[in-house]
Amino acid sequence: MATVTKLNLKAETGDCHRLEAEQSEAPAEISDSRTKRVVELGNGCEVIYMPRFLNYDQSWDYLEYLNRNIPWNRPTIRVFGRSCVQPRDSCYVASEGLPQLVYSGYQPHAYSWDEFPPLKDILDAVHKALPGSRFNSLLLNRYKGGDDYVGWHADDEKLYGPTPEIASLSFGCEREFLLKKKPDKTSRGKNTSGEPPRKRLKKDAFPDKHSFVLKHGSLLVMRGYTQRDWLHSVPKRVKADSLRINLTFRLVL
Ligand SMILES: O=C(O)CCC(=O)C(=O)O
Ligand SMILES: [Fe+2]
Repeated sequence: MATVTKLNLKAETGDCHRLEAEQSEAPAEISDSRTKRVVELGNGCEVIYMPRFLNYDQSWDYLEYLNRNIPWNRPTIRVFGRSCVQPRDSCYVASEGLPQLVYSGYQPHAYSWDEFPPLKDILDAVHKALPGSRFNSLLLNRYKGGDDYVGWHADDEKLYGPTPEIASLSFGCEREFLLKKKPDKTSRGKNTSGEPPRKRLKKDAFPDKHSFVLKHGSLLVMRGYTQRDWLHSVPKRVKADSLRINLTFRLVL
């Protein structure tokens, strides 16, 4: 891994200093309930959040390495029939021989894992944490500041199959990650019971919105039917004015 100037980068990500204080006070061993939160979204959709997945200092090293060594690109994409510049930098890494990824009318070049050895180490750690997972592709995003964002979307491209597991690692500035339920078009969501709406409310035990503040070194996993039934976004945040890098590992079938 490349030599890093961790301190300089920490200074640049000023808003994230708070995080460092929190972390240094943490006990050496933390119980699973503090390190892992499982959120059932209902209907076979699930999110897992591990705020302290990777070692804090090593995560700064990764941020520095990725910032310097990834061939970042800000492509022109199509959203609702209009061309626009993607509001963040990105890059795509994938194993050889997979079908090509196309999103928002854009087909990114697939770089090889061999070009970025630290990505293989991160991938190994993710595989260990998620038994049975075997990710073979990775979409990287770089948010230079609070104006960079990703709008509401689902990662429901056909090449991931009907129930993709997506493992999302965050480095640097904390950003809010939002989930909202898609409008329900099926009979599942309609009141066909004949019961008055007040009674039905009690049975709707699952909220239709969630928010996570994705911490430096954290891992968030979406699984089951989350991409079919839910949308997610990382909205603009004026105050989050420092660098964040996010990695989403996926399995192309
Ligand atoms: O940056 C994030 O946390 C989310 C990125 C994302 O949703 C995506 O790449 O599809
Ligand atoms: Fe996504």
